[in-house]
Amino acid sequence: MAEAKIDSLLAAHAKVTVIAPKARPRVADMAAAGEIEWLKREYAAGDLTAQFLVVAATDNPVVNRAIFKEATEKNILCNAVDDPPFCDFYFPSVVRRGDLQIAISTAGASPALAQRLRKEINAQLPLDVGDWLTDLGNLRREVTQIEPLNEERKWLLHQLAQREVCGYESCPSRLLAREHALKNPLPEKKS
Ligand SMILES: C[C@@]1(CC(=O)O)c2cc3[nH]c(cc4nc(cc5[nH]c(cc(n2)[C@H]1CCC(=O)O)[C@@](C)(CC(=O)O)[C@@H]5CCC(=O)O)C(CC(=O)O)=C4CCC(=O)O)c(CCC(=O)O)c3CC(=O)O
Ligand SMILES: NC(=O)C1=CN([C@@H]2O[C@H](COP(=O)(O)OP(=O)(O)OC[C@H]3O[C@@H](n4cnc5c(N)ncnc54)[C@H](O)[C@@H]3O)[C@@H](O)[C@H]2O)C=CC1
Repeated sequence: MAEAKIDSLLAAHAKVTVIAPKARPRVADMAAAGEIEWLKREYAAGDLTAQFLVVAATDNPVVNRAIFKEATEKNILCNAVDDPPFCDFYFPSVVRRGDLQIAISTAGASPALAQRLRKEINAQLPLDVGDWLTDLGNLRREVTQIEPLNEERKWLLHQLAQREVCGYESCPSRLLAREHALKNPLPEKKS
């Protein structure tokens, strides 16, 4: 269980510290490789200090609730696994393509449904949508640098979000952006 939570946290670029006397081989390997820190001991009151977020995932619900209590006192967000009343937030099911993330939550009503919808969306979403988003993001940065902030620019960005973008100079989306910039010059900067 904790293993899956570690994967989710690492996917979000978190710096992860595990406190547990024993760990599964994969978790021990991640610690040996320096991907996470592992303090090989039981949780002790006072362990939660500068953390932003805590997952209480021991196999002892009493310990998990004690962790939740300390986290609450210290204003640290906590998720006690399999104990929804002792969660400040729930882990969602996530579909990822590069910078695109689609998170599905049923607010605890049916994790199985969240998982099924993730699989359905994953099967429908093109594999290269993350690469396309990277190109679109680069083009948007170019547009926001050369176009004044107005309704026309907003229209253009909506148009570009519906088109394929490529790196070539002759790419229709790039040509559209350039044509638009010529018609909407930035106001002269006063020196
Ligand atoms: C409240 C929440 C707290 C939290 O963990 O944050 C929670 C709680 C509980 N889960 C339970 C069971 C299952 N959980 C899964 C799977 C996932 N559970 C996840 C999240 C959440 N689970 C949060 C709500 C999220 C939401 O509702 O949207 C996902 C989405 C994300 C993740 O875990 O990272 C991940 C799918 C990842 C993916 O594949 O995409 C499966 C499916 C399976 O394993 O095959 C089952 C069996 C089927 C079923 O029960 O539906 C039980 C009963 C335990 C028991 O019976 O003892 C409880 C406790 C209770 O409900 O009381
Ligand atoms: N919803 C789901 O689909 C699932 C839920 N679970 C639940 O998640 C919890 C954990 O399950 P697993 O990760 O499979 O068990 P696990 O046995 O792999 O992990 C439990 C960990 O807790 C540590 N631990 C025990 N007491 C501790 C303490 N006082 N301080 C610090 N660490 C302590 C152990 O050393 C071990 O590393 C259980 O409550 C289980 O019911 C587990 C699997 C699936």
